[in-house]
This record gives sequence, structure tokens and C-alpha cells, in this order.
Amino acid sequence: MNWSTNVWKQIQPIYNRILNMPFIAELTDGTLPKEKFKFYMAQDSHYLEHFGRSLSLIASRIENINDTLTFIRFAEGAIVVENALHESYFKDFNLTDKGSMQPSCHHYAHTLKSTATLANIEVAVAAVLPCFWIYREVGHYITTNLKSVNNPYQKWIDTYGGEEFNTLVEQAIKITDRLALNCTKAQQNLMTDAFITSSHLEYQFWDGAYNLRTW
Ligand SMILES: Cc1ncc(CO)c(N)n1
Repeated sequence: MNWSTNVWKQIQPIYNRILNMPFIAELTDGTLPKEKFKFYMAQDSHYLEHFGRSLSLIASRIENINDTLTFIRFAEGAIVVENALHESYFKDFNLTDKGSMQPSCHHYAHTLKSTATLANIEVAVAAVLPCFWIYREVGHYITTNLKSVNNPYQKWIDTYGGEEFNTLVEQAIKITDRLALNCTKAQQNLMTDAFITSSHLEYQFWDGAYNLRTW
């Protein structure tokens, strides 16, 4: 079994907890209070900046030059494409000041940045993989279970449930599996730990937004 299939199995309890969060149920039926989505968007805007920097750190460190190019594109996607989504929501919801980073976002953003800088490259890549993979799965899940036609969060749903994002995710999984194949069991275990930690932090990110958690 390849590394990714195995690790995805391992995070099933976390993934199922995510699917059962009120944030996801209310995003799906469009009833998520605007205030919570605004908090989420503002935090996510901070997050994407750090995520983009983490991806470009990985781009510069990864050995294979084609992988460098792929990670440069990922970084660009995080900063340019996803921020466009945020900006349009900022406009729709009259959000002018995104404020400072709050605990869940701060924890996740800085974990990614320190891992991207200091960990072995395969561990750094494994740490960013849940950001892609969990969002794709959640995007698909919401698309499949969509109830309302006039969902105010439709743009968000289309971004992560769509084919373009899916292509990026497939690339990220493929690169991670190739790196896993070429490292020791001990390194693979560190990759798994990093993937699990980021999966927890994805849960915490939504939980922090739903509860409007501040310092
Ligand atoms: C917290 C978080 N994780 C992953 C993504 C998808 O890149 C996002 N926008 N926000």
C-alpha cells in the first residue's frame, strides 16, 4: 500500500470528526452565521499567506526541479487564486480589516512554516498535504450533499469541490508518495506524524472559527 493510502486511513477518525462539525453542516445548507464565516475568511486570508510562503520554502528546498516548479505553482495558487476568493467575500460581507491572527490560525500557520524550513523535505511536504487533501474531500462532500440552491457560500464550495483544485491535489499526493518511496521507514513515520498533526490543525481551524475563538 502506498504511503498516502495508508495515512488517509489513519486519519479517518479526524476526517469524520471534521465532516460532523457544525461548521461544515451549516456551510452545506447555507445557514452558517455570516459572523462565523467572516471570522473564518479573515483568518484564512492570514493562513493562505503563510501557507503560500511555506509552499515556496518547500519549492526552493525540494530536489527535483519539476517538483520545484509544481510547488511554485501551488504557492502562487494559494496567494493569488485563493486570495481572489477571499477578496470577493470581503466585498460581499463588508469586511475591511482582517485583524490579527487568532490561536488556531497562528498555531497552524507557524507549524507549517517551521516544518517547511527545518524538517526534512519529505516531512515538510507531508505536513502541507492535508491542506490540499482535506479541503478537496470536504469540497466534494459538501457538493454531494448540497441542499440549498441559493447558498451564500457557493463560491467557496465550487473552489474546493471543483476540478481545478482536484488536479493540484492529485499532483501533491503523487509527489508525496514518490518522496515516501525513497526514504526510510523512520522518515516515513515522521511524514505520517506530520500529516496527522496538520489534519488535527485543520479541525482546530474550523473549530476556532465556529467558536470565534480569540486569544
Ligand atoms: C485552513 C486551510 N487549510 C487549507 C486550505 C486550502 O488550501 C485553506 N484555504 N485553509
